[in-house]
Amino acid sequence: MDIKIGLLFSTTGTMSVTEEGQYKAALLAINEINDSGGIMGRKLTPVHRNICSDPLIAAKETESLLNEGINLLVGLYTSASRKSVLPVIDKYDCLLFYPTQYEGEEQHPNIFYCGPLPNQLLLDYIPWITQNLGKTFHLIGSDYIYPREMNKLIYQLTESNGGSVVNESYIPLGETMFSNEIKKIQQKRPDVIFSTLVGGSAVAFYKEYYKSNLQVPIASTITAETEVCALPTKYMVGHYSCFPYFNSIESKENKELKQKFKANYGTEMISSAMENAYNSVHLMAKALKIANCLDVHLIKKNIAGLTFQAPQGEIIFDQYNQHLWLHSRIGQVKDNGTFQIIWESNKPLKPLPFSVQSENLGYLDKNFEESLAENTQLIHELKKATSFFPHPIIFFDSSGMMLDIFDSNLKDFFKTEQFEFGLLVWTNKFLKNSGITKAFLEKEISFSVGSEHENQFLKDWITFGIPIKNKNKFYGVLGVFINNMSDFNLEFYSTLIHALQIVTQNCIDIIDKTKDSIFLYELLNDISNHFEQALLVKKGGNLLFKNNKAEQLINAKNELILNLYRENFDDITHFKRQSYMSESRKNFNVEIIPAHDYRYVYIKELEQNKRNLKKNQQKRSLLLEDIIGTNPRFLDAVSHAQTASKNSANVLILGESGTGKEVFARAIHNESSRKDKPFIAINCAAINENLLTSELFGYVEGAFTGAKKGGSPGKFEQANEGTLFLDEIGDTHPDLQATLLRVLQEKEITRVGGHKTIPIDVRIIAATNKNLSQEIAYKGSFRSDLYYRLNVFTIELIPLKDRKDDIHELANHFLLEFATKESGTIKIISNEALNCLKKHDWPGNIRELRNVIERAYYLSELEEEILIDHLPRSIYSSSIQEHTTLVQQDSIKSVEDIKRLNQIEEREKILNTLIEFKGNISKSSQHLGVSRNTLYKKIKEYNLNI
Ligand SMILES: Nc1ncnc2c1ncn2[C@@H]1O[C@H](COP(=O)(O)OP(=O)(O)OP(=O)(O)O)[C@@H](O)[C@H]1O
Repeated sequence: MDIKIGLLFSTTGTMSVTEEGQYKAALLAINEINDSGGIMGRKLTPVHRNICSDPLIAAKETESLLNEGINLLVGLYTSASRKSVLPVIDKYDCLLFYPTQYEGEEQHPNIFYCGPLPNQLLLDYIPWITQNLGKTFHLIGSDYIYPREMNKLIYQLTESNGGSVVNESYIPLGETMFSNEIKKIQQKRPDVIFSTLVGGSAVAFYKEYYKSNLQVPIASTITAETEVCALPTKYMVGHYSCFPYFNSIESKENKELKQKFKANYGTEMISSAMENAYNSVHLMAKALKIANCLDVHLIKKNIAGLTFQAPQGEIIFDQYNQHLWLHSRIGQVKDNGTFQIIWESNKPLKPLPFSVQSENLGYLDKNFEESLAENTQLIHELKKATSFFPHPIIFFDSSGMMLDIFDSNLKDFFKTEQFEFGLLVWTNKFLKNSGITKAFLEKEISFSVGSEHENQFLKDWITFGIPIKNKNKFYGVLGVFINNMSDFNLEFYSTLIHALQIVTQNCIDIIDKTKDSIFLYELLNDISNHFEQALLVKKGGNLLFKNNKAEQLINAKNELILNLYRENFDDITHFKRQSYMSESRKNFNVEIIPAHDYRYVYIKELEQNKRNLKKNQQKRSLLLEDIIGTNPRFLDAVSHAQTASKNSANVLILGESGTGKEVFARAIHNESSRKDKPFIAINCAAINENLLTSELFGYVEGAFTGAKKGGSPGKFEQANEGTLFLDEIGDTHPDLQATLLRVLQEKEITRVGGHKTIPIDVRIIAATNKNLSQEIAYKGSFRSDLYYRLNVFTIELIPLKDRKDDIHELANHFLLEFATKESGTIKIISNEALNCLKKHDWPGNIRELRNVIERAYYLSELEEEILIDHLPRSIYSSSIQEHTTLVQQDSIKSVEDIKRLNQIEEREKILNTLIEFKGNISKSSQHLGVSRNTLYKKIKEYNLNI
């Protein structure tokens, strides 16, 4: 059985000039569909009704078609006929494809609007006219809804484009006498006439206008090829129109259409309204095809998003508003009666069926999803914050589009009233005179009670509109619906609404703050990505920010940055130093800059080859930034040292042997204002007491047997204006302590055997591996007054076993040092070897580690990697299976036994070393990884005769 399609077009009366062409185009489309096999294997049969350019006949004829069971309709031209048909459509479940441009403000769920809307015709056209034809407009239109609604938007657009309307006339439909209108135009002298005259009136106007000899251009959104054809072309030449389609379009689809049209009807003259009708039939057929049935609801479901490659270009049904995305073009009538296209949009434009205020025109190109995405966070905050509120709330965006309903029951309820998401509902009838509409207009809290609403449905409701805004931005309106007329107490509700407004304000603040912080984050990202350095921002151990370079290093598993990434730098003050990472064979500068609670960690890769490394290292004196380690406790010490270097106060460095006390002392000196003066170091434990006194204070000629002629200056004099490093101060005799205290107080010395006092200006940095406070408290072996003199700054260096995280970097540093010294390869350390190093306890601390690495560097000869085999047995074995130790422990009776065994082992080791180095204390201590002092002590302890 055929599928019957009702066609509603006037073939008589004033509108037939336009509608006859539409009818022919619709028939052509039906033929095309049938020629290609029909729909679901069925042919489409057109059933035409002439509606005689009369709205009442249109309604009658529509009803007669519906009574015949034809519920798929295409047609109608004037808005008057469409409106008269609406009650019929409401009564019957049918679909109308309306192929005509119209004024908008409508969205019947059963009508699919296929012609252009005012926004698609005017938003580009009016600015173009003001720029190219002139700024003063004379509006003339047929007296019905469409011209009147179009003119409203033309007023807004001319004004916002610096133009004005000098006259506005409405002519009764079908009128053909225009002499009075011509006179008005002659008087007003506009730059342009804008015509929305339709049918026979339009044709008559052009004719009379031509005869008047007026030279003002006419612009129209109605006059098309059909009207041009109805007169000799000379009457129309040079005037303008705007449509989605002109006959002169060069597309393949248009060429085919023109050919077929000529073959069927003997003419190629196709207008935009005709193309709309042609497209309407094709779109309907496509929807039928997808639904694969004739069920109106299923067909309707498939229309949103439907596309069609039309003669004007691709067109698309909007997802939400049943109108088409259409192209826009401006054409000028040529001598041959066609339009020359002088501007085109090049893409389909979104249909906006509901009028918006000019201030909201900026939002016109936003669709539902875009707006929803933009407002999601605000909606989320508002939903959370208003959950206490017992009445339904609706969120409208700044353009009046309904985005969300905070009460799910209400959703279904409003749906029945054509109250859909994505619609600009505040302007439509549903909300007319509601609190919401008032809030949009006045941007103030507004309300409407019961009968104030125009909509019958809201007569039992109170509606409040709360503008969502701050001083910079208007986000939209919260619509509140209260269905409690009988109990309405304005005072009570005003308080409630006021509370809601405060809540709304808080939500905007939250959003603004979040946006600000996102903005700042992005800004920081943009700026910091121009840096050469990687940047981490940390607070309380948490990483707050990392730039792209830092991200790259983290992804490349760069060990340095991974350490910096993990550590907490809260206690670190300003800090700067170099690190060498052997895996990447790269050198980095690390700088930590504190700012309030934040720590900015900058990591810069240094482009250096090993040769200039050597040069640099030789040239530069040791600074705090050169000291290796990123362990937070260690960095704490660096940071203290940095503070100490800024003044001349005495410093006491505490730490086990080999932890780097002298290194720190030198670096503090080199960073201080005394850096160009001498740094003198003396080990107080290495020299006997008498000798130490003359070493420190010097002696005069003849002071003792063997004293040099002319005497000799002591370390204090040598260090004058510089720094004196007193290592192992804890081992000094109480008499010497007393002398030192005096010197520190009086700032003068007397050489041994002399009388003359010599003023000195020396900064003292003392160091010890003893716990001085215990020495003072329990043994009385150290003077507390001297302790407090020395202890202005205390820097405590932790043993290496407590900063094993630094072992890798230290090992790399030493490998680089030896490679530089030998101008050899920079070696890397294998994971296995590193694990061994990390398991060892390092009684000799960094000195021991340096020795182990030095040994490994040379043992590994030409190999590029330090392997486990290159490590000393003592270290290698300490890492193999604790299991071994456990087995041994079984055979050992007591702790004393263990100690004894260890001592025997140690004695043996020292003895062998001394033999190997022929009693050379420096070389043996280096080899053993202990200081010369410690070695002296051990030799004494184990009674080794050398
Ligand atoms: N943080 C460090 N970075 C690089 N090398 C270091 C560091 N700390 C110590 N060293 C190296 O370790 C060795 C021992 O350092 P230093 O002599 O300063 O230790 P110390 O605590 O003064 O020892 P002792 O108390 O036995 O005199 C030196 O070779 C030094 O260069």
